[in-house]
Formats: sequence, C-alpha cells, structure tokens
Amino acid sequence: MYQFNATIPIILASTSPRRRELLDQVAVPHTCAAVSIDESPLAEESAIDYIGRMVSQKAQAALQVLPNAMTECVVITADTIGVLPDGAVLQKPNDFADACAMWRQMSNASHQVWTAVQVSRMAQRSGQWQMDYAERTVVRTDVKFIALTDSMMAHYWHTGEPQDKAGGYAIQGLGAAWVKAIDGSYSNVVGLPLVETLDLLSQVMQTHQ
Ligand SMILES: Cc1cn([C@H]2C[C@H](O)[C@@H](COP(=O)(O)OP(=O)(O)OP(=O)(O)O)O2)c(=O)[nH]c1=O
Repeated sequence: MYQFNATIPIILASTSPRRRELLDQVAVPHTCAAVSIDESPLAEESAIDYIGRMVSQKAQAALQVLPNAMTECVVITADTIGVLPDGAVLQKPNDFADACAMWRQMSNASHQVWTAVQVSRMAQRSGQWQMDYAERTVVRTDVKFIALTDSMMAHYWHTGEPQDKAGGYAIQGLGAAWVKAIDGSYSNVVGLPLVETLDLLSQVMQTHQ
C-alpha cells in the first residue's frame, strides 16, 4: 500500500463518478473539481496525441478552479477512449446511429481501451495557481466483444448506459454482457488505471518534498 503525504491535498479534476469511486476503492483521500474542455479531436490527430492533449488541457483547466484556501496540491486528470485496430478513436456516442456504427466495428472483434492519466503538482504564488511538475502515462487494455445483433444494440441504447461512455459501453455495468475477454488492467477500462495512477501519485508526491 502507498502512503500519501497528508499535508498535500489530492484533487481529482473530473466529473466522472467512476473515477471517484475507483480512487475511493483504494483509499486515496481526495476531493473533486469539475473541469470542462472542448474534447473535439484536431484534423489528422493520432490517438496518442489526442489523449495526451486531453489530460494536459484538463490539468490546465484545473488551474482556474483550484480553491484559494490552499497553497499547493496534486491534481489528477484522466481521459479514456476506445481505439480500433486501424487506429480510429471511439469517443462517447453522439446518438444511436453513432453508437451502432461503433458497435458494428467492435462486434465479434477486439478493440483497445486507452486511458491517459496525468498527475500534476500545483502551487499557488501571488494568488495565481501554477503547474510545477507533471508526470503522465497511457495504459492500454485489449477488450474482445461477442457478436452483437441489431436488437441487442437497440435494447442497450435504451438503458441509457452507453451515452456518456467512451466506445458506448460500461464494462462495470450492463455492458459486461458484451465482454468476452479482457487482457490488461480492468480499472483502466472503467476510466482510471489504479496501479499506474498510484505509481504516478507516489512519484509526484516524492518530488519537490
Ligand atoms: C469503456 C468504458 C468507458 N467508461 C467511461 C469512463 C469515462 O468516464 C468515460 C470516457 O469519457 P472521458 O472524457 O474520459 O471522461 P468523462 O467525460 O466521463 O469525465 P472527465 O472528462 O470530467 O474526467 O467513459 C466506463 O465507465 N466504462 C467503460 O467500460
């Protein structure tokens, strides 16, 4: 088990209840701050460039919402995407047709789920929050789906679960019925790879002590 320096607050800059629950599961004390950024990919942007840019921009956005009452803290940001064998990125589906287009490519096949995590050391000087130091990683998990039928897709969409999930499914929810196998980190698929996040927290907390 890691032991964290309790004098430095940990802030999860995320609106995802899954990420909060995962940190709670391994007893990392933290508070949450909501950040909002434009998650549209740039033209010709690769999956790795996109996901790195997302966690970096979420950390920059967090600088604007950190509380004045503290002088230093550690901020966790994360972003999860699905990636098809041809490199195509699967985000949250826009609508049912978009979800079906993704699911047809995932049916009876394997895709990957990538989560990027950035842990940033922030300090407030002269009333301004600044990033002093950051470490980042990207974790990949292989996920194999069963063959999906049109009626399975229609039924799942109407449960409301796929709408806010990358790739349009939740392995921790009803979507588990579609997952034949995974190879790699389970928590990474849910939205925060715990082993790697604990490792980054440990590194960033030890630096600059
Ligand atoms: C593949 C998969 C994704 N997801 C979720 C994790 C993420 O919350 C979401 C991907 O969207 P993200 O943009 O990574 O995260 P978010 O918008 O939910 O939260 P924030 O940006 O504020 O941190 O998909 C699951 O919950 N289960 C799964 O099996």
